[in-house]
Amino acid sequence: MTSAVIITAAGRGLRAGGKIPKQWQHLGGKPVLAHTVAAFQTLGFTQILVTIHPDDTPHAAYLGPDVRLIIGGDTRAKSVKNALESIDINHISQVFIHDGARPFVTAALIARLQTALQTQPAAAPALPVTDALWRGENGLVTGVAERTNLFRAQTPQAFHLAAILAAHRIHPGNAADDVEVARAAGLAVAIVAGDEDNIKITLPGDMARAEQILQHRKQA
Ligand SMILES: Nc1ccn([C@@H]2O[C@H](COP(=O)(O)OP(=O)(O)OP(=O)(O)O)[C@@H](O)[C@H]2O)c(=O)n1
Ligand SMILES: C[C@](O)(CO)[C@H](O)COP(=O)(O)O
Repeated sequence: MTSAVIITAAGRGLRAGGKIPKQWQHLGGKPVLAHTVAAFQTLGFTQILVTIHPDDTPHAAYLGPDVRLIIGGDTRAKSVKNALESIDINHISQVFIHDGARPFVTAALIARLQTALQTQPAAAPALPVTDALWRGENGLVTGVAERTNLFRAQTPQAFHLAAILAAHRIHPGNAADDVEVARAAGLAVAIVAGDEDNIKITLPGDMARAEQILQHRKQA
């Protein structure tokens, strides 16, 4: 079975801030996105598509010649759809869709997803919510929320290519992720165990956390 990976990197990283979007900021001497791409190359992926913003093409040299650059859209869902439409469905049967801003994907996580895809059309990693959940307003706790059956979603999210392509083609618009698109089309999505280190750089402090994870991995 041949797999492709779509790495989404066309966002502007507004919450993380900085002079350039977070995926191009340096982590351990090279851009975050270069780590993400290298991780999939190390795992044996040869069909790698990266969605980028038109303003970011000068940065793309960091990614090397073996990735296909796809111009993204103004939402994550549009970026993913642009990439899906460019995959040759006659040669690829599975697709992994991953945030460029998550540089620490592991072989074990990919293996869990591949196992789940043997019996389901879609699979995605998540971590159960273990902390108590509160509602709050104006700095005060105003209530509690039930944590049972709640999960923190991660990527890569993995799909049978024909199924997720069809789901994107009929989806009305914005979606937080591809699991939302898949479920809107009626696809069953298996949950596999996520990884605490598989963080998404989202807020300014996340880059420091990523540097710590990188150092820890180098020492392991
Ligand atoms: N139009 C978009 C928006 C997002 N992404 C990518 O999807 C991933 C997850 O999105 P998020 O963390 O929300 O990134 P941004 O949209 O860049 O962040 P922000 O909302 O803070 O601006 C990122 O790697 C981002 O580059 C994309 O390819 N195309
Ligand atoms: C795709 C995603 O990373 C799954 O956790 C997430 O939905 C990205 O968007 P967010 O706006 O940071 O939730």
